[in-house]
Amino acid sequence: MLKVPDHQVAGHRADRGKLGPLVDDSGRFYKPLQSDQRGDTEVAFYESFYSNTEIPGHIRKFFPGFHGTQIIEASDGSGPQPHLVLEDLVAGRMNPSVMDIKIGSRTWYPEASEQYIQKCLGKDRNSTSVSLGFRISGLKVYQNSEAGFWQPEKKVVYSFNADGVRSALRKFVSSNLSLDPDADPDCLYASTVYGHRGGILAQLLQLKEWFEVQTNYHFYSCSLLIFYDTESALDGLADPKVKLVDFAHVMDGHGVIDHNFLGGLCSVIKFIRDIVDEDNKCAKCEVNLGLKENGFYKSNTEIELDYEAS
Ligand SMILES: O=P(O)(O)O[C@@H]1[C@@H](OP(=O)(O)O)[C@H](OP(=O)(O)O)[C@H](O)[C@H](OP(=O)(O)O)[C@H]1OP(=O)(O)O
Ligand SMILES: Nc1ncnc2c1ncn2[C@@H]1O[C@H](COP(=O)(O)OP(=O)(O)O)[C@@H](O)[C@H]1O
Repeated sequence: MLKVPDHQVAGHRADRGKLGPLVDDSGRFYKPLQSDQRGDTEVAFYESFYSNTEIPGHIRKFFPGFHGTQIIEASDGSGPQPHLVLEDLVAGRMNPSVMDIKIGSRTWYPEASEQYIQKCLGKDRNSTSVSLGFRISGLKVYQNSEAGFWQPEKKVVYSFNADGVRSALRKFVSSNLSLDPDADPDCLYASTVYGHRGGILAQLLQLKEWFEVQTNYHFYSCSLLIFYDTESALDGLADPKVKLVDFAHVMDGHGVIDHNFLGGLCSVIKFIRDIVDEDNKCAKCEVNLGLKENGFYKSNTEIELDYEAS
């Protein structure tokens, strides 16, 4: 049974009779092949990528699995249409927190039409793409069963400046947004999600190593999708992941580093590293104050016993 994805945070959506992706319950994500060469470019990228024996296994895991194309009933009622059949990256996750970060200070590719370049340039200048080398395209952050998700409106996300981006990246790993979304984010999950061994920061650094050497592809207008299981975050089972999505504008790299993507990626890494460093500093203070031991908060009784013993 095909349905509109529950956790899509950006891009074209299949609701209200529009054309957009669909998912099934076997873990597949069906993205309609877009017009103007975009669909063909994306299929060509997946075919090239998965047949390229030079791509190391630890890099393949950053990309959705690809199962070819299939003609299925389109979401807009236009009848059977070709779709890319991809791995549904968030399948099996109950209430994931998800963020889409479009990488690159430039989202247009050199061969694009003047009209398309102007459209992209406008969006790049009016967002943080030009100033930071990336922009947040959409996000949702799970809070709890009562409050559900905190998901700012599209126009709010598009208006983020550097401070807005910093704050959104902190909110993405916070648990206190349902009380007051404007309150100082508590960054409760920063260490498990961003800083933990194998967490978001470590995965981004692994991806960066590949972008420092790969010259096969230039990824224009491509996004990092980062997500984790909020409900399991306090048990250390957040299973945070970094993936890449949207290859409708991937071009041949002609033996040249993709500096547009690499620069944006480094910039995202810097923002996240700052949050991790700040969190580590706070954790050290808590240990020094005797509030934490082995990474866990002590109970009030333990703190009282420590106090009596001192
Ligand atoms: O149609 P729009 O103006 O919403 O633009 C789409 C973008 O939406 P946004 O910039 O968020 O408003 C959309 O951006 P997001 O994925 O939402 O970040 C894509 O850039 C899309 O282009 P393509 O499908 O990758 O070729 C863009 O689609 P095209 O304009 O290229 O069809
Ligand atoms: N393979 C996937 N699995 C799960 N969600 C996905 C997948 N690919 C994309 N998405 C979701 O759809 C959104 C838009 O995807 P994208 O490929 O950028 O579409 P568009 O070309 O319409 O912009 C992403 O932000 C993400 O939330």
